[in-house]
Amino acid sequence: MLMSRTLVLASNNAGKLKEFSSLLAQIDFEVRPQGEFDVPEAEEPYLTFVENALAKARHAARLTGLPALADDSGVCVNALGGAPGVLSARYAGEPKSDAENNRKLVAELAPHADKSAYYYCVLVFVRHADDPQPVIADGRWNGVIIDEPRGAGGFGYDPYFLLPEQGKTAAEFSAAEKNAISHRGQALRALVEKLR
Ligand SMILES: O=c1nc[nH]c2c1ncn2[C@H]1C[C@H](O)[C@@H](COP(=O)(O)OP(=O)(O)OP(=O)(O)O)O1
Ligand SMILES: [Mg+2]
Repeated sequence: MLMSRTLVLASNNAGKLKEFSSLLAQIDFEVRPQGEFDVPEAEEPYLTFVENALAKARHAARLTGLPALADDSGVCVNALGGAPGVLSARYAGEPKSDAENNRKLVAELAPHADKSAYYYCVLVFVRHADDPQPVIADGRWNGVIIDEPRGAGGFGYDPYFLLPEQGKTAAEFSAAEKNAISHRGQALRALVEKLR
């Protein structure tokens, strides 16, 4: 089957869209965010990243008639049993707020000595809404949560996510540095390999 060469990016998150715009320069699709097609946010009711990402990709593909790529991601904190995990975007409730989420994360973690955490990202690509063979890739990035923010780059939990080896938070990396090692960068490179 001849595929359309336009791909809809099934996300409304400006931070993700920015990272994808440079990461996706290497693939052979014209990439357009779902906002351009007035696709409203999909429900994300599931317990796993992969189910939520699949739901988002299908939703965008169904409403646009185009192949779609979705990202479901979050921060998983070991001392909190993996929380906030799939609930990362809504950790402090609705409406979603990075500032409130970060405040809650620091407060929940205060009594714990183990500050280790990781970012996790699942990407799902569907050729069409009913694609029986979605292409799935993931990535993981280990760090520790700190209680004072550092840096102005990135988005979400980045100012509180410290990479001990580099001695910087994710918000202190340049966009290119972050993409080179992040959960999202890893997942996208793996996905591109699978699409070849
Ligand atoms: O590299 C990252 N740097 C900082 N924070 C991050 C990162 N990657 C995921 N995160 C956080 C942001 C949000 O709290 C949650 C994603 O939630 P998630 O549902 O996948 O995305 P979302 O609702 O913001 O946008 P959308 O669903 O339209 O893609 O994890
Ligand atoms: Mg979401």
